[in-house]
Amino acid sequence: METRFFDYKYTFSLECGADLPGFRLAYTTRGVLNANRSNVVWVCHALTGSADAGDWWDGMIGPGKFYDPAHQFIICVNVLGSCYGSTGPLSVNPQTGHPFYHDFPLVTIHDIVKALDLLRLELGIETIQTCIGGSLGGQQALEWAIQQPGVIQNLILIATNAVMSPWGIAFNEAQRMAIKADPTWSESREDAGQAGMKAARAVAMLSYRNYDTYGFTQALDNNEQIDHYKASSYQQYQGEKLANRFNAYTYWILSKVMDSHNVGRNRGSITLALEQVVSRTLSVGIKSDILFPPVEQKILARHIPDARYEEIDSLYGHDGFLIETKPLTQIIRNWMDERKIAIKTAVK
Ligand SMILES: CC(=O)SCCNC(=O)CCNC(=O)[C@H](O)C(C)(C)COP(=O)(O)OP(=O)(O)OC[C@H]1O[C@@H](n2cnc3c(N)ncnc32)[C@H](O)[C@@H]1OP(=O)(O)O
Ligand SMILES: N[C@@H](CCO)C(=O)O
Repeated sequence: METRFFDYKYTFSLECGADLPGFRLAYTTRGVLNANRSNVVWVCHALTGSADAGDWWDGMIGPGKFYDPAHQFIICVNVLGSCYGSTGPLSVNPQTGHPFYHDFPLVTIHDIVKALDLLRLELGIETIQTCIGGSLGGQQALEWAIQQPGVIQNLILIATNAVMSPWGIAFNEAQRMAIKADPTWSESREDAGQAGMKAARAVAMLSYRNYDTYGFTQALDNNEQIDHYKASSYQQYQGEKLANRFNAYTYWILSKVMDSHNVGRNRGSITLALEQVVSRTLSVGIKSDILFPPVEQKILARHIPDARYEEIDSLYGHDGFLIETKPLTQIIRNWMDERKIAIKTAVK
């Protein structure tokens, strides 16, 4: 695995009307690009993911896995606004010499994809054999297929949607309220709002999982218990775990990115936008997902021409897209077999 950087040195105009004076994207590649550059698998990460897809999706990517660097050129890019090497709120604003912090502009999925596409052009990749992503990653993959028709041959959208739902936006707002309630959030320092972000992550977990997940994994210790529940320490732990690798500014920005996702914006309607997709598309829902419920992936399959809908079950709700890699692999394999999609490989 190699980590590389793409530095775009020109003014980058954002949908919100603000400009970024250039940007950096961190990305990883695994495997070798074949001579005609036809073996590209582009993986788009979710809210708190990094460019190291082989790390957070090790059931899907790696030697002997469905996406195998021995055959494919697997690329994943840390999105604009994130904190794993790409330009984000902790980066220094070249115009002020200080970190952006609260002044980082509002970016959108549209902007993130525009940046991804600049990197694609820089790498001389004309077509992407497969673009795959779940949640915020699926939002990017879908937007890309609409923005650049013909670039993505096979599009795999998991636990994602065409427009962020009011329910999803409400969850994100509740999380931002937790950050805002942290008195340190108003300060200009790297760890501002960290306690608030821990609470935000605990709120988010309720949407990434569900009643059954907690019932199964965090059951009461005994009937005599009146405090110190496993479910409570789990919530605390998940907040701490995120705080050790993330910051509140990035959390804020990326939750806003998710809120503003709407492929119908400036395209007439959501249906018209989906009808423009020419990639062969597989849309996968997770039965127990309460944040991006299957109805949203069914809409994708209904309006994207010749798309296929498949469903998996999971104890883990929305997070199932990161965890249920075996059934996911099987669904993708079956779809590819059925559609006679050959896996392009690197020439040895
Ligand atoms: C550099 C980087 O890290 S890059 C970014 C990597 N992360 C991503 O890309 C985001 C995507 N990944 C995720 O969101 C998550 O990792 C998932 C969804 C894949 C898995 O979530 P997890 O938190 O690992 O799983 P789960 O909900 O089962 O929780 C297990 C953890 O909770 C702990 N735990 C479980 N029950 C309790 C409890 N009652 N009290 C306290 N801790 C508990 C476990 O010990 C375990 O700890 P560990 O993660 O330190 O091993
Ligand atoms: N667990 C995922 C959920 C968002 O889809 C993440 O942290 O990115």
